[in-house]
Amino acid sequence: MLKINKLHKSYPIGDSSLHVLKGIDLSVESGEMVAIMGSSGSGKSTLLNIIGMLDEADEGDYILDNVPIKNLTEKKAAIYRNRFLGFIFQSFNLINYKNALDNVALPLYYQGLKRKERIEKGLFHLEKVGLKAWAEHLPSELSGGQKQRVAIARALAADPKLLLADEPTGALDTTTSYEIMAFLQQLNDEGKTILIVTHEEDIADMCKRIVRLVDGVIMEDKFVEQVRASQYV
Ligand SMILES: Nc1ncnc2c1ncn2[C@@H]1O[C@H](COP(=O)(O)OP(=O)(O)OP(=O)(O)O)[C@@H](O)[C@H]1O
Repeated sequence: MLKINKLHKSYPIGDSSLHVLKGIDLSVESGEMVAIMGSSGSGKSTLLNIIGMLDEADEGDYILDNVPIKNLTEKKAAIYRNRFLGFIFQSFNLINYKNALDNVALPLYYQGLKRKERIEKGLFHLEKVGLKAWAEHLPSELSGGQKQRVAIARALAADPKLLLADEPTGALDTTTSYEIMAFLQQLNDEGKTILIVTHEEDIADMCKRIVRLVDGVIMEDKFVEQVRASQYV
């Protein structure tokens, strides 16, 4: 699914620079569910943003679905990102003035689907996250867990091969976090490849593999026995 080789990333800070990723090697196979852990500032989001083609590495190779990313033009990269990747964020990133259905259907607009198809697909994915009855509600009328479910439905709408989640449970209480993790595990059981950045050990234990970053270097990369979130909800 993806292969990263000797990846480096620095940010300019005044006259000097901050070396954030220091030679990352990482391979992820189709069907995996991987937690990326590490303390604040260790480079987790930077790595996820590069994997998500939202940012570029300074050095190293990144191959996604057999395509070397650094050779893509900006236009091709955008098309590839929309077709291949789904994103879930800690703060949901829903559009506040659009209802749940329109939020979910929006990525389909950029894929060129007609309104009827967008609505059908949007409702299908809202049903998948258990929120079809909430289609016409605005984000402000939904709980945190419901907002994250809408965000997951939106991420799934374009049928991405890889789902990238940056602290998806960071803004949720424990029970709601486990509900969201149970849902992500179900998606993974159905074959979706998922990468989750998290601070929380209990959330990482619900993945199949844990990659631990320390100061921009992978210090640990292990497969674990996956704790099923459904037993807590
Ligand atoms: N655009 C940027 N410009 C300058 N420095 C940045 C930028 N983005 C991140 N950094 C710095 O790079 C380092 C790594 O940031 P990153 O967000 O990847 O860490 P993280 O492990 O995800 O942390 P957290 O858990 O707090 O989100 C931090 O010191 C951060 O301040």
